[in-house]
Formats: sequence, C-alpha cells, structure tokens
Amino acid sequence: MPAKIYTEKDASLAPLKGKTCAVIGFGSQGHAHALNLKESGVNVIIGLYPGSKSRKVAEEKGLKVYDTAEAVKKADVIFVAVPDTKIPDVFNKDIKPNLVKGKTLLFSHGFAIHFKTITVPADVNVIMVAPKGPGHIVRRQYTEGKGVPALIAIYQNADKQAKKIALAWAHGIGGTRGGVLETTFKEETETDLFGEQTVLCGGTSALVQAGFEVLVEAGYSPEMAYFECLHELKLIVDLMNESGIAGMRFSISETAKWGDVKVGPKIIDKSVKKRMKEALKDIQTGKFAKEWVRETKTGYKKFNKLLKDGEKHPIEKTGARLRSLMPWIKKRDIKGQQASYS
Ligand SMILES: NC(=O)C1=CN([C@@H]2O[C@H](COP(=O)(O)OP(=O)(O)OC[C@H]3O[C@@H](n4cnc5c(N)ncnc54)[C@H](OP(=O)(O)O)[C@@H]3O)[C@@H](O)[C@H]2O)C=CC1
Ligand SMILES: CC[C@](O)(C(C)=O)C(=O)O
Repeated sequence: MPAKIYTEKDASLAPLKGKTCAVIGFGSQGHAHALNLKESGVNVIIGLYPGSKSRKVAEEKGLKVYDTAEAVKKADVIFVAVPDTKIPDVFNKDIKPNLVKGKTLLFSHGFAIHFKTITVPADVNVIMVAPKGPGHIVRRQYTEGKGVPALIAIYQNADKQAKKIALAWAHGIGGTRGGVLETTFKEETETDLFGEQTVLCGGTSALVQAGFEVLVEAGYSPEMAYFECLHELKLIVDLMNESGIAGMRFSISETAKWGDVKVGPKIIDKSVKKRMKEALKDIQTGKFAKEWVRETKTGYKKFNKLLKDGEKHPIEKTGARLRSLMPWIKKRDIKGQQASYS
C-alpha cells in the first residue's frame, strides 16, 4: 500500500489562526520557515540569544525579535531551529521553564528527541515538520512558487491537535506544494543521518573529490576535472530529479549509458554497500550520535580541522574561478557560515 502523501488540498492554515509561532534561531531552517510562514499569513516572531549574529538579519527582514525565553512565553507553537547539539542548553535554560500546557514544540529533525538529549513535559505537543532539503532551498523554492517536500511526525499529542498543527505548518512553509509524508521521529532521524552521511553530502563530496583527484593526478587540467566531476554532476542530477535514473539515461549518449551500467557498479560496489550498512548500524545503535555529542563537548577540534581541510581542497579554488564566469549561477554569501564552530 503506497504511503499517503498530503498535498495542498489536504491542508489549511486554520489550525495556526490566532496563534503566535516562535522560531528560535534564524539560520538555514529558521529563516526559511519564519519568512515562508510570514508570507503565508502566519503570525511569526523570532527568539534569539542576546548578541546573536542572526538578530540583525531577522530584524532587517521585518521580523520582531525577542530573547529566547520571552519568545517562548509569547508563543503557542515553538520551532526549535538551533543546531541539534545546542538544543539541550537552549531548551533547559530558556524553553522548558516557559513551556505550559497547550503549547506545541516543533522540530525539523528528530535528533534531540530520538536520542533523548532533552526531556519534554508530557502536557505539550511534540511534533516535527522536516523539509527534505536545505533551508536556503526551502526559502528559494517558496519564493518561486514551488515547495520542498516535507515529513511530519507526532511524538506527543497532548491536546489531540498535533497532526493538524504539523500539517498547517508544513502547508505554510510550502511543503504541501511538494508533498508531505507522515513518519516517526525515529525513522526521520535514522534515515536523515544515513542520507547525509552516505549519499547526499558525505558520499557525494568524497566521490567528487576522488574523481577530481584521479583526473588531475593523471595529468588532466583542474578545470577539465572540475567541469567533468562537479559542474556536470548537477546537470545529470537535475535530470534524475526530473525523471528518475531511467529518465536521465534517456538524455545521455549510448556510450555513456554503457559506461554507466557496466563500470558504475564496479566503482560503487558491494563493499560500498557494506560500509553504508555499517554507517547505518552506528546511527541505529546511537554510536554516531554519542561520538558527535562528545566532539561538540570537547571543542569541535576534529570537526573544524576536517572542514578546514575540505576548504583547502584544490577543487574549491578551481571551482570559484570557473563559477565566476557563469553569472547565472546564484552567488551566495557564505562567509559567515564558514567560520569555525565553538
Ligand atoms: N540546515 C538544514 O537545511 C537542515 C536543518 N535541519 C535541522 O534544523 C535545525 C536547525 O539547524 P540549522 O538550520 O542548520 O541551524 P543553523 O546553524 O543554520 O542556525 C542556527 C541558528 O540558531 C541560532 N542559535 C544558536 N544558539 C542559539 C541559542 N542559544 N538561542 C537561540 N538561537 C541560537 C544561531 O544564531 P547565530 O547566528 O548567532 O549563530 C542561528 O541563527 C536542526 O535541528 C537541524 O538538524 C533539518 C533539515 C535540514
Ligand atoms: C542533507 C543534509 C540535511 O539532512 C538536509 C538539508 O536535509 C541537513 O540536516 O542539513
């Protein structure tokens, strides 16, 4: 039986009518949810800590910003849009003391709830609305009249309105335009971590860097290697996104199709699947989460070093030069976000 997909006709903003929605944090997901909801007609306020870099940005977008505790007091629905490993501190200090019966706590990833880094009182709703895409794209697609698909999940349904509120929120951020699927906090957390580690971010970044290195080490120019292994990847993935892998193969040459089906499975072979299964096990047993929390508590040393190494990879310099020749590629201001973590 195929899963039910909620679309525009299944949702309305009525469950959020007359409610104040606080978005705590104004980063990738926070800014996208806040601005999309505001433009959909929802009453949105922002909660941030004093001195937050995001405060000015949110105010410039016309949003009213309060200190986190104040925003929680004022709100009926509270979206916790801060980094997963910072959630316990923010939650225990500013959110939990101001949670009263009837409020709804909303997440866009299940890490804190599933791995029990926080404990929520039983008399509030705990729900999830998780767009299946980066926040900046959730925002961009909404402004273009499109929508990134989203997941909803209910962990606590204290007032029996939790699902209606989740669907309304998903509708307000544009999720029902792309389709909304109901899941559990456990399933979302485990599959999301698996996807970002093995395919979407980790696997793809490593594959692209390896392909680039192999070509450059064989004497081909870095520009050639960049076009082949990174630039064209988007064009091929766009075709997959539009019409599946089979649809992509419709557009590539017969020779490319043969190389795809004959050589591809030798590169991504059974040993890769075996390691993917190991990564999944580490997620399911909580080993990955435990190590990640430890890394954040011991000063992000390994994390910062690995990110810095990535920024120094020669593909970045080559790419920056080539992208500057293509004005239609959106220029993003990512300087602030590349600062080290603390
Ligand atoms: N990035 C994404 O696209 C996705 C993220 N998610 C989930 O969304 C949630 C938010 O992640 P993401 O959007 O990446 O986060 P970001 O790192 O992009 O943004 C974090 C925001 O939280 C603010 N912040 C940090 N500490 C506090 C605090 N103590 N009180 C109030 N605000 C604080 C930051 O302020 P400052 O500017 O001062 O640092 C910043 O505005 C996480 O649960 C994540 O797993 C889910 C799906 C995709
Ligand atoms: C793929 C990374 C992601 O899971 C996402 C954008 O959905 C994240 O947590 O940022």
